[in-house]
Amino acid sequence: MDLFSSLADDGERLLEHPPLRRFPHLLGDAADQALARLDAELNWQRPTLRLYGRDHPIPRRQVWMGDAGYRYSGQHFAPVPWHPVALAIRDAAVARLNVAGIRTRFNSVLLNRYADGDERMGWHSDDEPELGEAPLIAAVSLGADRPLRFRWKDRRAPAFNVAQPHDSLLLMGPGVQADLEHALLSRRGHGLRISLTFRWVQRD
Ligand SMILES: O=C(O)CCC(=O)C(=O)O
Ligand SMILES: [Fe+2]
Repeated sequence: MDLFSSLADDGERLLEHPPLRRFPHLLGDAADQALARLDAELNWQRPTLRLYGRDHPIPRRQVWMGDAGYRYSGQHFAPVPWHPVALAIRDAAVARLNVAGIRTRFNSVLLNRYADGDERMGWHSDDEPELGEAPLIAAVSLGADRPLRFRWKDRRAPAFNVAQPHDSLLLMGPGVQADLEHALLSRRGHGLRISLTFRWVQRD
């Protein structure tokens, strides 16, 4: 196996412990159509979160999809059924991770739609109890390349950006949610971006 293909198969190792890896070109020619169809065919919502007694519409739109409900900032989100495009992306992500020796499965996805560079997601870890002890989350990016910013909870090292090009998959492996927070900060001048963060939600 030549060096280039082995690098491509294993993804780019951004962090070793905890594992953070990026895999380019997940869907290939199908990526542009996947973006257009998800944008057009989903019923995008902008829920309001109550913080310190005030209502704030979230600065993006989202859809919670899959087989299990989810709690986020104290609210319960019932899932909508799998859309065929999201299902195809899930299967492509699982297959790609499998090739890299990472066996996993996902029963849920949070889709986030950022209309422009002003829309964003604040600092958080995806560490809700129903995601289990050490969740593995796969984030697929379509559209504008908006970096995901990471910071260590104990500030052991400087914060850093991870570029998320169109049609890339970012694997946040076990320990990433425990040790780091991430955010999608606003960036003027960027166009439409949709991300799909695949998870396994444990049901009681
Ligand atoms: O859109 C992104 O890249 C980040 C999404 C995210 O952090 C999440 O869905 O939990
Ligand atoms: Fe997240």
